[in-house]
Amino acid sequence: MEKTFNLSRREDGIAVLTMDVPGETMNTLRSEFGPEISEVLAEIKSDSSIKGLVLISGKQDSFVAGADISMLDACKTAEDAKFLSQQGHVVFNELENLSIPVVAAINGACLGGGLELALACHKRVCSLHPKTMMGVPEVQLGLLPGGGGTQRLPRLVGVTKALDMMLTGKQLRPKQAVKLGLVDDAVPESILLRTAVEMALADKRPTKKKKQSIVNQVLEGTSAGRNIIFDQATKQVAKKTQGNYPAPNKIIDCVRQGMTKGMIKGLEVEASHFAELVMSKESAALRSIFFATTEMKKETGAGDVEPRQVKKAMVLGGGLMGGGIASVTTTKAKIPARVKDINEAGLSNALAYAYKLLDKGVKRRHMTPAVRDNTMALMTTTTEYKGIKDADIVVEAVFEDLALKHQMVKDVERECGENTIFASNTSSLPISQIAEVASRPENVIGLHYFSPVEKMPLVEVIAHEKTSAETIATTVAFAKKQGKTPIVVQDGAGFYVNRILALYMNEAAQLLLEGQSVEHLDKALVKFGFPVGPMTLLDEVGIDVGAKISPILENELGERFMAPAAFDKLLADDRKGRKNGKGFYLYGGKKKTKEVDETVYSVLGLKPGVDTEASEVAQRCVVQMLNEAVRCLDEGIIASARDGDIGAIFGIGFPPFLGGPFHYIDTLGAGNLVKMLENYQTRYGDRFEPAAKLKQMASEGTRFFDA
Ligand SMILES: C[C@H](O)CC(=O)SCCNC(=O)CCNC(=O)[C@H](O)C(C)(C)COP(=O)(O)OP(=O)(O)OC[C@H]1O[C@@H](n2cnc3c(N)ncnc32)[C@H](O)[C@@H]1OP(=O)(O)O
Repeated sequence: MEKTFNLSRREDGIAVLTMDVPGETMNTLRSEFGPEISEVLAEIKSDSSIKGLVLISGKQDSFVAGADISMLDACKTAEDAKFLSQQGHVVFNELENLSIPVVAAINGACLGGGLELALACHKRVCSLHPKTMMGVPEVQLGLLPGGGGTQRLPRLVGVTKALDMMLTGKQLRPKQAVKLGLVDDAVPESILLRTAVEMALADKRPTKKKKQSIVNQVLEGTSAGRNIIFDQATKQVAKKTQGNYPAPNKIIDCVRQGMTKGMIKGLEVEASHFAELVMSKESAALRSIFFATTEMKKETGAGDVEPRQVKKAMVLGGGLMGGGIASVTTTKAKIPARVKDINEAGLSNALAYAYKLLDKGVKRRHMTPAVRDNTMALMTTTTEYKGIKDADIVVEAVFEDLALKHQMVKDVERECGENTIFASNTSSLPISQIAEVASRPENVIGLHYFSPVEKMPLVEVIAHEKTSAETIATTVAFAKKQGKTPIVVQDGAGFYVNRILALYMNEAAQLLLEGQSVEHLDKALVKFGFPVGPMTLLDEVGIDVGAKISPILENELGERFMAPAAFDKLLADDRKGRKNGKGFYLYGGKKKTKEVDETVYSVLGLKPGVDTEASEVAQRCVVQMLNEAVRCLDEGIIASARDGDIGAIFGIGFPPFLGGPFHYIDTLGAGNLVKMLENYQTRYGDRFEPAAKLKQMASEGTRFFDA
């Protein structure tokens, strides 16, 4: 079998150990490498001519991407998982205890177990390659660093910074890693190996710990001080995870036990907690998201049709969405974008939006002002259709007015090229209606972003029946360059995400009208696992936007989408939400915490205070979303349950630890969900009528995914 590790000896006595997993684009750590690694370490120990060791990757631009996640998925029992962690401990301890200096030379992704491998080396040097990132993202998989990271990281960079890295899964760029003391140096890739060899020859071990502030020395140097750190971290975790994610508290416990009872005890605790987490349903759900998004990275959205290259884009409308779309086009995709608006205000908004994003990079010192300014130059503005003949794609992001969008379709067909794609950012109008005036309907498509555009990873690519496969593939590729995760959905009012969201929001509105308070509703859904509650979301999206979409959905999809009439009183009272400072919450106040605008109850003629059990409140809203998601799959609006899960998680923050609506239905059981819906249908009306496909699955006892 081809070897993964190759040891080569140099004249100067330094041996270079190259890791290169055969047939893989990325190096990952697998249990099967154990015997090979032990053999190599034995050879090194027995060869007195070897004065030092450099560990390097044979991959072009990645070091080690962590333990092989599919290997973790294959664990059948906690014992299986514990063995993996303990095996890693043995190998890394052996590496760390070599009598010769060991230096890791890092180029590209060095994540999870990959960083833990590097931490077991005596020194680390990384390249300045843009793909060189170091971090322990295990927490994003519902796991913890199980290769000694919970013990070595705090001892290298300090407890506070180690906890920050492990609890957020953040990835550090080279200069940040040097500053933190995670690596000893960061050098151009061309001299990475040479620098590592020189480090090994110099052999001034161990790495000097970075000087800590007096406060940190006291906090970290005493058990009382460390307990303050652990208690604060535990409080922050509780607030952020609402108790829905077990990994963070186990990470804190590993560090706490390791720092008080020593590394050996710490590693024991780490292996046990790691094993429990690998077998947890939360980690299984989060790993399924990793596999889904990795699989989607390779899909064109239109089979094997090759996308056309987008060398220039145009954005119509420089407002909140248009500004965001133009900004991710220039700052992420690095594609020139020409923004057209009817007035200078819109244009300056788009420019300011991009500048703000770029300047954050300059302030965080991972971008130079020159790079910021060169990137800004990619965005040009105009109030007329000038300089766009060569635009490969035009994205319109103006308000939801069909006549205006029709006019833009005609303008673009007149002013641009034959193959120029007209992509509409509409959030509700069927694309077929927008395309009905097009002389080249095959070039018309929906490209629906979510606000804030630079933060929300999802875009819906909406094909109407005449959209060409090439248009789909080109639009999907364009969105990926913007750093988006696109799902291709079929044309229909509200497409997928807004459609399932609308019923969830309507149910929240019903609950409000039944006397639940605004804050109780929001707290209930945040506790369930959503990033924000429905009333906060309505304020953010805009109450007026919601009111505009509901009748379209009701008209096209049926009366279950009818929004509660009382909500018209909000618009009559000019309550649009955050955008005009009047909604369910007060805005512009001095207080940091948001306060409910109590006058909203009198506008709606309500007396709040019913506040039933939070889980019941959440369940009523969530089952509406689940039921409609099943209808969308049944009608072919989404191509698969996988896309439905990713769409809901990346589009509206459906709780990732539940794996998405379809994974969650499998967890609940279709039969149980039907019973819940039928119970609500009896109590609250036909809007809870279970979807036909759901009833069929309940009777057949089937699931969306293999168990
Ligand atoms: C004991 C330890 O503490 C436990 C762990 O280490 S758990 C794992 C921790 N590591 C991670 O979470 C990193 C996961 N990987 C990533 O985030 C990204 O792959 C990356 C940032 C490394 C690279 O991203 P990108 O350049 O877009 O490449 P991407 O398409 O994602 O990956 C390329 C290939 O590597 C695979 N891969 C990457 N990381 C992997 C991992 N940890 N396990 C298994 N496969 C992995 C991908 O599945 C993909 O496979 P393919 O060749 O069949 O398509």
